[in-house]
Amino acid sequence: MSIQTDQFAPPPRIITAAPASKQEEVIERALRPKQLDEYVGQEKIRAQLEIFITAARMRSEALDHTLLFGPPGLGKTTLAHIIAREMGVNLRQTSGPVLERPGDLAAILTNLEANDVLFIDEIHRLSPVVEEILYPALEDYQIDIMIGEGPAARSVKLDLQPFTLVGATTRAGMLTNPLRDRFGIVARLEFYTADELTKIVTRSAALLGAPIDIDGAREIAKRARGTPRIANRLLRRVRDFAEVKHDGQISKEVADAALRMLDVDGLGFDLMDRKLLEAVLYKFGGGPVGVDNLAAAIGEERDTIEDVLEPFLIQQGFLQRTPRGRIATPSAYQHFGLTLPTSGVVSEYWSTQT
Ligand SMILES: Nc1ncnc2c1ncn2[C@@H]1O[C@H](COP(=O)(O)OP(=O)(O)OP(=O)(O)O)[C@@H](O)[C@H]1O
Ligand SMILES: [Mg+2]
Repeated sequence: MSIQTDQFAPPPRIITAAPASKQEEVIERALRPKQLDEYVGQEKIRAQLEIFITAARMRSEALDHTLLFGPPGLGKTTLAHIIAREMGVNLRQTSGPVLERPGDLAAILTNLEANDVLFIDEIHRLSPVVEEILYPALEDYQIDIMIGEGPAARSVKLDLQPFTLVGATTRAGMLTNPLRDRFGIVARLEFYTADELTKIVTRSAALLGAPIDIDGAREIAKRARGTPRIANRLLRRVRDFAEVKHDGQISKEVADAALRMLDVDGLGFDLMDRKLLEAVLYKFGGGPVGVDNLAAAIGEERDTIEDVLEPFLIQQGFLQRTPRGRIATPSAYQHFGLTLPTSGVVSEYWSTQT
């Protein structure tokens, strides 16, 4: 294997959960668990799905329509594939922005076999005309399509095979109410614990043939922003480092040295996380600051802040959303070695919270 040293230069954002490239997608597929019992964590969702899937199979029915939502990289696509596999049916995959015209969706729907899974990624980005077609399909396994044009045009009802829609989104809030109401199963994916990510890293390392000990795996896990995609990505970079700079064995020390080089700190924050927190703390005096001001200050898209950066910082207790805007928590002050102000909005806010 030839390894170039410039592989060690951090990509713009190693910690981003969004898939980086086609090449990475191929690797991800290889690491993707295929069965429910290989899927680590998300205990509640797994337990529920196990029951619902078993029941549907016993009745030879399609599983209820299922909505999976949560930040990028937590395993929505993986879970959709697992659902189809456990149901013993085909999976047809598409995404909201790809379905431009009603006909695009109609073509897919009419080709589904009984109880198949239709997986629509980024379902919050479906166009309204396409969504319109979906309602009767979900409810009655029927679609209305228009045949002909002008005065001769007429609408024809087509029967569909029963099927399961699995929708995935990073933003459940952006779904229209009628669409959301048509999902019988709604699963919100949570960030993973360090223990769960340690299991995932250990499993992935075995699949990649990379020697790792438990402390090495834990070090990577702790710094992966609660996200399996990031854990797997960090593992691959650490493996490169271990092979070139050491004997290939990934220990705690090797992992730590590699992650430092990649600018991932002990909490898993990378440059963008720190930039965001620093902006709140230094430029906006701890907040409250609106998301648009924050986006302008750090040169990021508002969507990236809301979908990718903030959820983890909020979950970790470094940032809080208030009606007046984002506000830094005492933990954020502590992490940057600052003392909480004794007067002003931030101080008042936190004194009423404890
Ligand atoms: N529960 C899990 N156990 C083990 N590995 C997981 C788990 N969840 C996700 N992964 C790993 O993380 C990678 C990313 O997961 P996946 O592509 O399913 O995320 P996603 O939620 O669909 O992200 P996006 O919102 O960007 O589409 C997968 O390749 C898989 O290897
Ligand atoms: Mg996905």
